Amino acid sequence: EYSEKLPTKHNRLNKSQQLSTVWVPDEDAVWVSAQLLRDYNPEERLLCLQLGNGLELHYTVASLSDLPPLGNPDILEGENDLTALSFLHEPAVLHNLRVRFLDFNSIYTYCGIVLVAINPYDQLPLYGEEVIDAYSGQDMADMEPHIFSVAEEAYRTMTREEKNQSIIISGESGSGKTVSAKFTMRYFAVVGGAAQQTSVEERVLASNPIMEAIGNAKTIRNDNSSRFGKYIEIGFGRKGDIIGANMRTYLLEKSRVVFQRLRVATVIIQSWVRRWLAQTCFHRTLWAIMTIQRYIRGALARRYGHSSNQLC
Ligand SMILES: Nc1ncnc2c1ncn2[C@@H]1O[C@H](COP(=O)(O)OP(=O)(O)OP(=O)(O)O)[C@@H](O)[C@H]1O
Repeated sequence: EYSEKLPTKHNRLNKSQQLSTVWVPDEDAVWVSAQLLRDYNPEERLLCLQLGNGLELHYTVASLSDLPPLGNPDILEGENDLTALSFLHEPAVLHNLRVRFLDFNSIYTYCGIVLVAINPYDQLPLYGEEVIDAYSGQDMADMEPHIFSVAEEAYRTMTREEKNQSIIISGESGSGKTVSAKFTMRYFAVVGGAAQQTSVEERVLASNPIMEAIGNAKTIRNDNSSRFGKYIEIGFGRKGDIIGANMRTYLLEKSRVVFQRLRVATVIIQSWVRRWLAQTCFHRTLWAIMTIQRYIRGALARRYGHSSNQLC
């Protein structure tokens, strides 16, 4: 539906009439492209547009902020780096990612040094050893966007400058963060390893299923959703081989905790018991002994008919 609404290469206007394209909000498609039928005149404040389906749209522009975002030239369609676009705004970003995903079968796009990834929910032939070999030693700018190019950049900078590097993977639940982190670790294991993976590298990769068995759960958004954020530190030796790794948990968001109330209640009770035992143990014991004494006295008095004081 959306494709039909997109203007087919200036089919409605002849070459001499070609003007800029703009993006207008649409209830179904979020944004649709439209062509300016004539230049916008700030004095008239009237915008005349033609949508891809031939419909003409004329509306009065109340203020400059009402003007729709401008479309990018066709030549920039499907650019592999969003920063190369002439106009960078929401519709431009969404359109470019869409074109790359549908027309170029590419799930990755750069935005400067940031890599934008779209979850394909499909097994793509993008992560084999031959792809790792192709990215190994290459400059990020010379290669098509890929999670391996980010990993390679970090690896090369670390080995060249001998400085720690960080890769931050963020996104909404189910967007593919855990999978991206695993591909990154696999990349390091292959480029940093010898001909075959050493046991340390194997163990680092093998820790993933164990961590997921403990820390993941099924949610409505993701069958294998991480219940906490992970800070994974990978140690490299002088030769660039993996020598160890450790993982710290963080970001225990409220939304990711399943039994929050139960947990809070347990923690409160535990702290009460601990306080009771640690701080007031002596007084409580004394109080318990005196109470027991009082009961015994009462029982004896009832049995033998003496006052409790006499018995005492
Ligand atoms: N690059 C990819 N190729 C193929 N499938 C993918 C890819 N990335 C993600 N997926 C699929 O999407 C699912 C969800 O991905 P993942 O668990 O990495 O999401 P997440 O961002 O870590 O989510 P959460 O924040 O809930 O833990 C995966 O189980 C996998 O099936």
